[in-house]
Amino acid sequence: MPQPLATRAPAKINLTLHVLGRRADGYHDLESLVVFAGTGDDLQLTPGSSLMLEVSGPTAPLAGSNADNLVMKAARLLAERLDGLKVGTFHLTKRLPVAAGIGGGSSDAGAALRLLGRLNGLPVSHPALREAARLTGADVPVCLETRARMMWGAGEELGPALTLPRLFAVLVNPRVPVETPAVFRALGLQPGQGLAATAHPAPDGPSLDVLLAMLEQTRNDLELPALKVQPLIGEALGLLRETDGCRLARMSGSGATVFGLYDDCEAAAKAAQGIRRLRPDWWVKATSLR
Ligand SMILES: C[C@@](CO)(OP(=O)(O)O)[C@H](O)COP(=O)(O)OP(=O)(O)OC[C@H]1O[C@@H](n2ccc(N)nc2=O)[C@H](O)[C@@H]1O
Ligand SMILES: Nc1ncnc2c1ncn2[C@@H]1O[C@H](COP(=O)(O)OP(=O)(O)O)[C@@H](O)[C@H]1O
Repeated sequence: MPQPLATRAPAKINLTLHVLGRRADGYHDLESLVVFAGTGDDLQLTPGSSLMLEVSGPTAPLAGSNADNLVMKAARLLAERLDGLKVGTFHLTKRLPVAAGIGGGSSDAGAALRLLGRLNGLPVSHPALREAARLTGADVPVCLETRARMMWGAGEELGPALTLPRLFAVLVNPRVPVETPAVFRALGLQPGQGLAATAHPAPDGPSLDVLLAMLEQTRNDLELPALKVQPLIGEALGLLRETDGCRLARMSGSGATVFGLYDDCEAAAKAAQGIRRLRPDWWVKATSLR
């Protein structure tokens, strides 16, 4: 029996998300500082003659059919580009909330491409991996390598990997799915129309205080439209802001997951405990980001 290859598919967090404009193709040009969490899904690949997927874990029932899973989409797109690609059976352990603004499906797809790359001796910089990532979804290229970086366009332009201080965070999701297209629709931009976005510098090697000061000058432009689509996001942000030591509370991606940032892991753990007590049915995770 061949040994499985394994990798983590961490949650993606948009520390900033500026919408620069709506393009003629319906997508929106973004500017976003993306980081990755300690918490995530897990993906294994057991080499074999055909491409298959098994999904288990607490949020598996929410992730849709196996045929439509982004793991399979990414793998099929790669196989179409490389004759004789070695494949196998993926096993996805799904823990992240689905349709949650933390790119669970995109991170799973990025993980699938990493594992296929490893099995076939291809680096993540290989053009076929990059192309398969881009065609799988806007957030997949940034999830190919789970390093902090700036992302532009609809996710196809990436900056170099950034060194950031380890951030102690609490992620809160009210366990209500929020569909990304609905939030972009609620933003209501016409083709060619943009928002007055202040381009922000790529922070490389800042202290926590410098990074937080920079984050305070930035926004998530999808927060207001997402609040219209799902008002529980406002409640989640309010709960985070009331916790002791919360330095910044903001939504990630198109929501509904919101994050709070703290000085240390004790403050984050205590905040998570308090929110869990108030909302026992919500998904609440103390984690680190980098
Ligand atoms: C908003 C972001 C920010 O990181 O995160 P999530 O909320 O999904 O986590 C991403 O851009 C989401 O990326 P992803 O979820 O891969 O999007 P896709 O499946 O490619 O696109 C879904 C739909 O969202 C809209 N869309 C997506 C990305 C973008 N830059 N502009 C858009 O207008 C389009 O209506 C598109 O049809
Ligand atoms: N591996 C996967 N995990 C989660 N959702 C998936 C996956 N593959 C496909 N999907 C579909 O993708 C949609 C977006 O899910 P997800 O990636 O969790 O969103 P978000 O980027 O907003 O967190 C869901 O509606 C789901 O049906």
